[in-house]
Amino acid sequence: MGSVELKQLKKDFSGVTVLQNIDLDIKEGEFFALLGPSGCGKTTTMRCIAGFETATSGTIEIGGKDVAKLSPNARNCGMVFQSYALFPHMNVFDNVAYSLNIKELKKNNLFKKFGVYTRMLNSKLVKYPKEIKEKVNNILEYVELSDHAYKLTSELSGGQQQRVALARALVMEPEVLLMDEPLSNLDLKLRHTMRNTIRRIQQELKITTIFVTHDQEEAMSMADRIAVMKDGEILQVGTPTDLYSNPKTPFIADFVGTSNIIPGTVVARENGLTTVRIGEQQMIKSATQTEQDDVKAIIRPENLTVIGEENESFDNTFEGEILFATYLGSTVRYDIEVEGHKLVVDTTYESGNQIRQEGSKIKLGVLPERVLLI
Ligand SMILES: Nc1ncnc2c1ncn2[C@@H]1O[C@H](COP(=O)(O)OP(=O)(O)OP(=O)(O)O)[C@@H](O)[C@H]1O
Repeated sequence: MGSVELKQLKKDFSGVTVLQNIDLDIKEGEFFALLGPSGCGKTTTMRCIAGFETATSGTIEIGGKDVAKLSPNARNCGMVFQSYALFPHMNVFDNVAYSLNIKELKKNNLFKKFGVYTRMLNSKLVKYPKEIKEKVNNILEYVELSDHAYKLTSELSGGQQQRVALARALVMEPEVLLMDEPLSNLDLKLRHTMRNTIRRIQQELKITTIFVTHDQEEAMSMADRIAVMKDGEILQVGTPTDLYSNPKTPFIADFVGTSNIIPGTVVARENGLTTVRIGEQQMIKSATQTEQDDVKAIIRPENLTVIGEENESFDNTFEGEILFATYLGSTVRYDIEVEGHKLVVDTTYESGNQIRQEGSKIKLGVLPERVLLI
């Protein structure tokens, strides 16, 4: 139960293909992120899984069961959106109890008899069944909102409202939790706190979670695995460390973290090293073996080392000029020009260190193992 499998999923809108050949195998209990730029098809993928869109072709299985013909309600997916979509005139408890109530009324065929509205809209007037009360209180504890249960949702902060939305999805005990950019409306600090909250709850409940985001840092810090999407296709699936250290394309190298991407031509292959010409004078050696001649050398900013007088033991050295120096607290980022290429270098900053001047010369080194050729 709880796994999600997409096979050759395709979606057209009025003849325009927005998803093509999507294959995904999301394991039970996994925290899986769909990451990609705006318009690449993340939300459409999610909506196909939830049943709000019908796929043009391909299959979707949840818990090993083909769900193509099932309505969204029958798919047992909980959804959390960027806009919290709460009922502002109801308190937190009532918002979270809402769907449980409907389910119970339907089950007992009480809709007509009592009317939905009197029964479920105000916990001050209504006596909830014990089971519903317990479930709601339990989930409010998980999201740390027990103390706010009887506040109107309009009286809550953004982060608290998003936790109500999360509680409302989780209280239904869904097989799969689908979250579409749930943190986008929060300020930076709150977003960081909410990342941890969501990850903690996901781990405790072990609920299969699919999380849509265009923010690579968010995906990297929360997900077990990430699918990087572009133009309706999946380019690569992997753990955060896989994607960071072995991006398959320059797009991924650039989208997942920051990369220096330097085009060049292979001029020699010897002793396990590939030599690439990247400028008139400048060569770079890489430990990547490749048969291609036109390549892109990918170097992460933290893998470039500033070389002082005493340290000359790099296979690769470059001399350049500092264009900008940006002090970022624990690091200093230098933008450097080397033979017409703009490189970014991250160096750790310890208090008392001198920050190098813009316009000054700098010497850099990088190990061949840290130069990836794509
Ligand atoms: N109902 C629709 N009718 C027509 N085109 C649509 C519809 N829904 C989405 N699209 C198109 O499908 C493409 C993918 O949209 P989708 O919302 O899935 O992207 P996304 O990656 O989630 O983007 P964002 O991060 O901006 O939300 C876009 O080009 C969009 O314009």
